[in-house]
Amino acid sequence: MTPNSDPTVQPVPASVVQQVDAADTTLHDPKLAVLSLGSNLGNRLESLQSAVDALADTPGLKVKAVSPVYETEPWGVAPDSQPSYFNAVVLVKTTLPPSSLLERGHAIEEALERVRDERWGPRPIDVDIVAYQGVVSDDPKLTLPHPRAHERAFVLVPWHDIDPAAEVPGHGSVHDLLAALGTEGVTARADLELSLPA
Ligand SMILES: Nc1ncnc2c1ncn2[C@@H]1O[C@H](COP(=O)(O)OP(=O)(O)OP(=O)(O)O)[C@@H](O)[C@H]1O
Ligand SMILES: Nc1nc2c(c(=O)[nH]1)N=C(CO)CN2
Repeated sequence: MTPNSDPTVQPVPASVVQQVDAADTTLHDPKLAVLSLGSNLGNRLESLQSAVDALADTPGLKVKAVSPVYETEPWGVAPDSQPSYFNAVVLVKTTLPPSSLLERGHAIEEALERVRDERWGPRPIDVDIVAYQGVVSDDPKLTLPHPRAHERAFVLVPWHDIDPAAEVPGHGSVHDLLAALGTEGVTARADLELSLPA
């Protein structure tokens, strides 16, 4: 059949072709994202592992590396007002756009019964998007890189372990940020380990 010989077949508008092509590129061009996991309620190690497993179960996402586990003093709240956290950082390759990755993070938090009430309050699991490739955005719904990641040793220490050459877009290398910030309040829990699902 010659092109357009069937009168019921309408040409696809150029704008639609462009959108489909753009989506297709995303599918073939996974992006590197960095996620921070934190827990200071309940079984903290189990919660972190459940979050890693749920991420690994996400279509369009592959977990590339999981950091060691750190026990960390609660940041941003009065000393001794909350239990200590377990923190870890996960590197993923994903075809999900940033907004879908955030939604997935929220779904994981909800599945692990996180109640959102107090700012920086205790939680069984917190999933933050630390960075998404080199994307910079000041959208309050999803600020990239995470607006406080560069000042949080509990993020930078485990991130540096799994990607020593990492950069926080707009803030410099994780290595230099850590050298300036120090690692006080961040203690390796070498007795604990998160497994990277096969
Ligand atoms: N990079 C990001 N990662 C996760 N959430 C973000 C990010 N940027 C903006 N947000 C928004 O922040 C809102 C509050 O997030 P959340 O409850 O995890 O904050 P928090 O963990 O208490 O504090 P913090 O953001 O300082 O870690 C989310 O609903 C989300 O829309
Ligand atoms: N040590 C530590 N402190 C925090 C953490 C966290 O994951 N670890 N998360 C917070 C809100 O995201 C606030 N304070």
